[in-house]
Amino acid sequence: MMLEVKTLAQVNQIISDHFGHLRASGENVPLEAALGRRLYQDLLSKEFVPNFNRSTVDGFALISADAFGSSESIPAILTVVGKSAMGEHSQLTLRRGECASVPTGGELPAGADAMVMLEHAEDYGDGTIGVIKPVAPGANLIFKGDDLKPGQVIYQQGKKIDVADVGTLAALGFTQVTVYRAPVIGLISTGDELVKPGEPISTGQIRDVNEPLLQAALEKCGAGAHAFGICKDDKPVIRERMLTALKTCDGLIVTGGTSVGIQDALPELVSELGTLLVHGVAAKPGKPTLVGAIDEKPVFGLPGNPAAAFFMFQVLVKPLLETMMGGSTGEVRLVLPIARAVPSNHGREDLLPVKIKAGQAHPVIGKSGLITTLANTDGYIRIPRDKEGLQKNEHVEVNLF
Ligand SMILES: Nc1nc2c(c(=O)[nH]1)N[C@H]1C(S)=C(S)[C@@H](COP(=O)(O)OP(=O)(O)OC[C@H]3O[C@@H](n4cnc5c(N)ncnc54)[C@H](O)[C@@H]3O)O[C@H]1N2
Ligand code: MOO
Repeated sequence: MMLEVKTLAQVNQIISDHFGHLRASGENVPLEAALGRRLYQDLLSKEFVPNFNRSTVDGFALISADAFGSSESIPAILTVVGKSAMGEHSQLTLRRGECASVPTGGELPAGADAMVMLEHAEDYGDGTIGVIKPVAPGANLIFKGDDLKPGQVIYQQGKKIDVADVGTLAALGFTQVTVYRAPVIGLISTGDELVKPGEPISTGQIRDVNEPLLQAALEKCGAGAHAFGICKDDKPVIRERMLTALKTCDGLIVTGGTSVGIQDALPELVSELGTLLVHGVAAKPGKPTLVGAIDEKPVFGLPGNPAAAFFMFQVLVKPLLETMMGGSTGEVRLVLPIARAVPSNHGREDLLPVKIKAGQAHPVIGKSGLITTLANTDGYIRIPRDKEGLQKNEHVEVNLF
């Protein structure tokens, strides 16, 4: 069987055409568990913020018209009729010629429309003060609802909750929020040579890297992982395991067995159980990757090589998961000069891990089977298939892992 190779852009399009409509359902989570989750719906303010007219300075509340034209030589004399205490609702109502002492954060009494700072008032010690500088209406205060009014959109649907947002939501009285449920992706590692990490290993065997690697990658992008363990290269066994996983999971990633060798049962299995949409991508690493649909759920067959599986996860699986969770790809890109020339002229898009050091992207070149290639890297660059490599100091976009 020959691979019918498609470009990464074509594969992304096929994935989007088939699965782009899938959305996870919503669930309520306590604010403490909301970090990194995406909002299921627009979040609206329930109240006025602030919920009272609040002073931003220590000083006196007054009616600004009373201090019009005041100066050091002709202060405006006002009678102090009371004070506002922090955290208490002011019962005062000012009339012309009156003022009240208000601390920073205290409530402005009714009737007042501005604050004059302590520095611009002289206390005569007889219950009156002299204002030595005029104030504009609204000076030194935040009006009720200046920040937010009830019904106003605070965050839009799909917004990813970051650290500062948790603070904002706490300030607004939210103790729980509705977020997209994390789609759960099943993981199956196939290969007769695989051993669970922690178990004794003989010559010819290798530890299963892909399960923990992809589990971490799924968690990092906010999705859930359900590991179904290692499967021998045995078609009926893999078939059973896939069907079991698809009963409870929203999608499936199977690694290994994607190539065209006698052991590589996955393409046939996907065709039998559903539809094989893609088998072969013009990317290095990642060539034998496959994408299929079983019961309308996305199924990815990623190459056994951990680095290839990881890169294909980044460029194909992650964008779909982001869409399912109501967002767009949150990939953070940095534009940096490349530290040395990189050859690339094999007709496949190159995905190259890089280490960022001293403002430069240092390419880390290794065979796709070597997981240590990825150790200590910060992200990856993409070299288009029609580009003949990169010249030293050429600017590249680094996608952070
Ligand atoms: N005749 C051809 N042979 C190969 C082609 C091809 O186009 N024609 N493509 C090569 C490329 S590129 C890759 S990538 C591999 C992918 O093969 P499979 O997806 O079938 O993967 P395996 O053969 O099962 O494994 C490849 C390699 O990775 C190791 N591996 C597998 N699973 C794991 C795991 N869970 N943890 C750690 N390492 C794993 C496995 O031992 C092999 O060394 O096919 C080429 N061949
Ligand atoms: O493309 Mo394979 O994925 O070279 O390792």
